Order: sequence, then C-alpha cells, then structure tokens
Amino acid sequence: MERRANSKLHACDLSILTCGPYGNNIPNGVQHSSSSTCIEQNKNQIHVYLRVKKIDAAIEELYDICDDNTLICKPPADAHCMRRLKKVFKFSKIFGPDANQSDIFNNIVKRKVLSFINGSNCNLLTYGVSASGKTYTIVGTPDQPGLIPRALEYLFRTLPPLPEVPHVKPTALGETIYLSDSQKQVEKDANHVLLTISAFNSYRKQHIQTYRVMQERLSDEPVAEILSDATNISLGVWVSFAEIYNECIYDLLIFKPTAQKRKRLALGYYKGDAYIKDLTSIYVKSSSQAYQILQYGLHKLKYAATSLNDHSSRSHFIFTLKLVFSSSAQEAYSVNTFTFCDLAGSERFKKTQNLGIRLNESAKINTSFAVLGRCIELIRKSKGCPSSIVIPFRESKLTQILQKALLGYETISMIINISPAKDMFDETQHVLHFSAIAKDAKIDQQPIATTTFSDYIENDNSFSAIMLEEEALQNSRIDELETRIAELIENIEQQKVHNKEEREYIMATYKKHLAAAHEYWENRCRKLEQIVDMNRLDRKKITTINLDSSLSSDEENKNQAYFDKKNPNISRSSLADLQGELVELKRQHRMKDAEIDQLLIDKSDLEKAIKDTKAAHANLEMECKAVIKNLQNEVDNRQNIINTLSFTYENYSIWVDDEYEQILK
Ligand SMILES: Nc1ncnc2c1ncn2[C@@H]1O[C@H](COP(=O)(O)OP(=O)(O)OP(=O)(O)O)[C@@H](O)[C@H]1O
Repeated sequence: MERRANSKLHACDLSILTCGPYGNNIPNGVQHSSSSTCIEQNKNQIHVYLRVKKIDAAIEELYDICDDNTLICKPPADAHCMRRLKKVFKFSKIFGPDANQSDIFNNIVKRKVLSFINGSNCNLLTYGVSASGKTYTIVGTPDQPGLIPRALEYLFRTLPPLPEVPHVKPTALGETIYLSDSQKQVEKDANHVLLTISAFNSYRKQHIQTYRVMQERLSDEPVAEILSDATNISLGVWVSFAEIYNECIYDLLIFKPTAQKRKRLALGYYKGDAYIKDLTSIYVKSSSQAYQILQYGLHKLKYAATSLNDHSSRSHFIFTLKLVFSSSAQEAYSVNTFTFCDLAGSERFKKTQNLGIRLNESAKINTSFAVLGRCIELIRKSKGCPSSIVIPFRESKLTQILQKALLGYETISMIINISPAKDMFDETQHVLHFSAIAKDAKIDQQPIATTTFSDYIENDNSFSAIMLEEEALQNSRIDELETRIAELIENIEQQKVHNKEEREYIMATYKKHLAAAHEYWENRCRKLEQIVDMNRLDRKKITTINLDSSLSSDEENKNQAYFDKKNPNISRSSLADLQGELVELKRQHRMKDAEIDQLLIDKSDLEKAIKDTKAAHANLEMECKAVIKNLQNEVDNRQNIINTLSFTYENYSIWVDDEYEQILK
C-alpha cells in the first residue's frame, strides 16, 4: 500500500480547478488557510437552529414563535426551573411544528453539501431531550426521509458516476493511499460483506426497497450541476460510522457476529487533531449503498428502552462521509468530510427513573453534554480567541472529536429539537439554555477548505434554483406588501372622507341639540317669568284681601278660590308664611323709602352745590377771558414795536451798506 503524504491536491495539480471565480487561490494542505469556499455566512459562529416537534396539542400554551428567529417560553405555574428561567431564545432559524423534512434540508443542509463538495469540512449535530425528534430529523422514516438520506441523494446526484472499485482510500489522518489491485479487492469485499453477507442481509431487501421509495420522493428535487471536465480526477465517497456509548467509542461498520464482544476504539492525535484509530471506512459508489450502510450501522447501534422512548438511543452516533478527489496524473489528492452527529437524549435521571446500567448511561451522557457546554461556553468567553485559554476538550470523547469544528476550523451547525409537550417543559428548558450558550459562541477562525472545487460545480442549478425560488418568494412578498400598502392608503383616504362626514354630522347634531336646548331654556325662562308675574299679581290680591277688612267672607272665599285655582301647588298653610313674608317685605320697603328720601335730599343738596360751583366757574372763566384779552393786547403792542424796530434796523443796514460802498469807492 502506497502512502501519499504531503501530496495534497492544489491548483497546479488540477487544471480544471484553476479557471473559476476563485482563480488559483486554492489552499495547499490541511494547515489552516484563510481561503474558504464555504457558502454560509457568519462562518465563525455555531449556527443553531430550532425544530419544534409536531404533537397533537397546541404549542401556543407554552411557546410562542414570534418570528423566524425568536422563541418565547411561557412557563406553566408548576415549572421547576422558574427561578433561572430565560424566556426569550434566539436561533439562526426556527422551524415550527409544520416544517417538513424538506424545509430543514433545503434551509440548512443543501448548501452545506455544496460547501462539502467545494472543499469545506462540515459538521451537523442534533441535540435535544429523548423523543424530541433528533433521529427523526437526521435519519427520518421511509415516508419522511431525514437529512442524511437527503444529503446522500443530493451528493450522489450532483457528483459524476463513481467507479465500481476505488483507486484511492482516505486515511484517518486526513491523507490518502493509492490502492493496489489486491487492496482494491479488499475494499470491494468489505463493501460486499456489509451489504450482502452480514446478518444484516435479511434487512437488506427492505432497506433497498425503503431507499427506492425515498429516491422516488426525492427524484424531483433539483441538484447542482457539474459543467467542468472532470475526466482527469478520480472521485470516491467513503463512509464511517462510530458510536460513543458510555464514553467508549465503537465501530458500527465492523462485521462481527453479534455474540462477540465489541472492540473499543481509541482516539489518536495527528497535528493536534483527534481521530478515531482503526475506524472502518467503507467505499460506496451510490446513495443507495451509502444508505444501506447507514442502516447497517443504525441496526448495530445500541438502543435501550427508557421510560421516555422505547427506541431511545443511549449513545451519540457519528456518521461521516468522506469525499476524496485525486488526480492520478499528478499524484494530488484532497479529502473533505461531512460529519453527522445524532446526540443521545439529554434527559435527567429523575425524569427517566433510570436505575443501574441506565443510570450509568445517563451519567455518561450528561457528563459529555456538560463538557460540551463548558467548552462552548469557554469558547464564547474567549471572545474569538480560544487559544488564549485552556478549554477542556479532553474531558469527553465527543468534544475531542468535535474539537476542530468547535474551534472554528470546520463549519458546525446544531439543530435543537424540542417537544412542546407540557411534561417535557423543564427538560426542554435545559436544552434551550444549552442552545443559548452555543448560539453566542463565536470563534475568530475561518474554516479550512481542503481544496476548492467550487469551479467544479460553479454552475449550481439547484443552488440558483434555491436563489430564484427565494427571489421569487421575496418578490411575491414585496408584491403582497405593496398591495397591502395600497390597501392601507385607500383605507386611510376612505377613513378621511368618513371622518369628515362624521365630523359634519356631529357638528350638525351638536348645533341642533344646542338650538333645542336654547329654545327649551328660553321657554323655561318665559314660563318662570309668567309664574313670577302671576305670583306678584296673586300677592297683590292677597295684600288687598288682608288690608281690606271690609271684604265679606264670601268675597274672601272667592279670592281664596281664585288663588287656589291659579296656584294649585300653594297650600293654604303656606299662605300664612307668604303673608308674614309680605309684612317683612313691606317693612323693608318702608326702610328703603326712607333711604330714598334721604338720598333725594342729598341729591338736591348736591345739585345746589353743583349749581354754585358752575356759577363760580362761569365767573372765573369770564375773568380769565378778560386777562387773556389784556395779555393778547400787550402781545400785539409788543409785536408792533418789534416790527417797527426791525424795519428801522433794515433801513439802517441798507444805509450802512450804501455808506460803506461809497467809502470804498
Ligand atoms: N417533526 C415530527 N413529525 C412527526 N413525528 C415526529 C417528529 N419528530 C419526532 N417524531 C416522532 O417522535 C418519535 C420520537 O422521535 P425520535 O426517535 O426522532 O426522538 P429522539 O429525539 O431521537 O429520541 P432519542 O434521543 O431517545 O433517540 C418518533 O416516533 C418520531 O417518528
């Protein structure tokens, strides 16, 4: 077997790689180049998505999906974790209960597969409480294929047909070896054993059939298209499948009778990166083969019954695809990896009522999650510079394997699965808190692109189809909004007209009411005046009755009858009061008369004084006029003197001038 170290595929090796939009900027080797062709944005961040399981009950009671990114929790009164409850959680995107498998694939994984073909190493994790839908999301069912079968289908339909027998094999260290004929036969046999000879064989037909059903479902999905000539490139897809159970790593693709004890695999380190030693890698030439291998591994996966889910997986599974590009002519190669991790259920001991082995399993599972959470939290706290602090990756197998991805050298996305069931609320809170930590983790590190095959699939019809779809969606949204705006403007106009009419109506009604009120009060006043007049008249009559003692009792009765008729509301008893009041009024009247008499005397005195004053004033005026006249005469006399003097002075001046001229002459 020929080991081909230090011969990574790069620009000069493959002419077809150099003519695309990325030019010759192809990284050489695994060392951390900043050139990445990954299509995703915010590469240096863990993308955390949320998928809410579809259940019979309505989710609104406990959760509110406000928008594509925001989830609000509404804790029930009996929630245990009330105290440290964070209510709002943000995600890269939320998929509600109605989202289907295809939505998740198209939004999250499709572009990752393209990145993978273009040279990125990608990681996708599912995390959540048992029975929240992790395995459903990542593997799916025959009717509802999950992310791995869809990714396989998309990958193999994008790549050109692969050779029956591989030429090159990837090593665990990220390099490749050229296979001799006998080695090619070994690899072919390994594939054959798993697919046809193993005990799994009895399920094979079923899985092939299942995959056919899936393929039919996925056959309409668009895929990327390769335009460039790839004839001098050899391609190969290899799969491996490992399980971390109770902090031990097992190979799920090793063919061994079930009775035999499983061999634990160790972790090795190469250039600081962890890898699983001796992990089987199987060459697959089609998506169907890859799917059958996946099923083989799943079959071997350790399932254990817990009180939450009969098929609850008690281990983390790590399914890895390796895409090998090699150029035989120039001895160059490239290996890209795509790792799918289905993490074990994150439930607590109390909830599952686990005992014995189950308790130990739960402890190990929770330890690895605790370490994962701590690592992510420390990465987050390192503010993009994780090399400045010690991060405890080595405290669990999972974090060792994911170290490179967590440090940002590979792209990493996490799908958080939650079940909106009421009895899962407390457990789900732990998961959401974990997701919040992961979501905020940012690493100042660009993912490494092992090679650039972007040119190779530069004309990605499917991707442009997605873009077009998105653009069409956005356009229709814009149209919708414009229609809505037009509707609103029309509404406002109508409202304005309506408001004007309303205002006018209110004003008219107001005026009408005002006029009516005015009229009413005027009538009222008129009536009151009449009553007052009537009362005056009646009082006069009573006074007359009282004062005229010569009136006969008949007359008196007549007057009383007249008064009663006119004043039905005034009783006889109150008549006495009125008479008393009248006597008092008369007394007051007499006093007023005396006052008036006094005022009249004062007035005549005043008038006399005014008359005297006026006469004195007239005398004074006459005297003044005489004085003024005298003064005026005096003024006139003086003016005459002034005029005479002026005249004399002028004549004198003329004379002087003449005299002066005479003298001068
Ligand atoms: N979105 C969904 N729509 C319909 N059925 C779902 C959905 N999610 C999960 N299920 C169903 O719920 C059950 C439990 O799901 P699943 O086995 O995927 O949970 P899990 O989180 O992987 O559990 P564990 O951690 O125990 O393995 C399965 O029967 C699955 O088909």
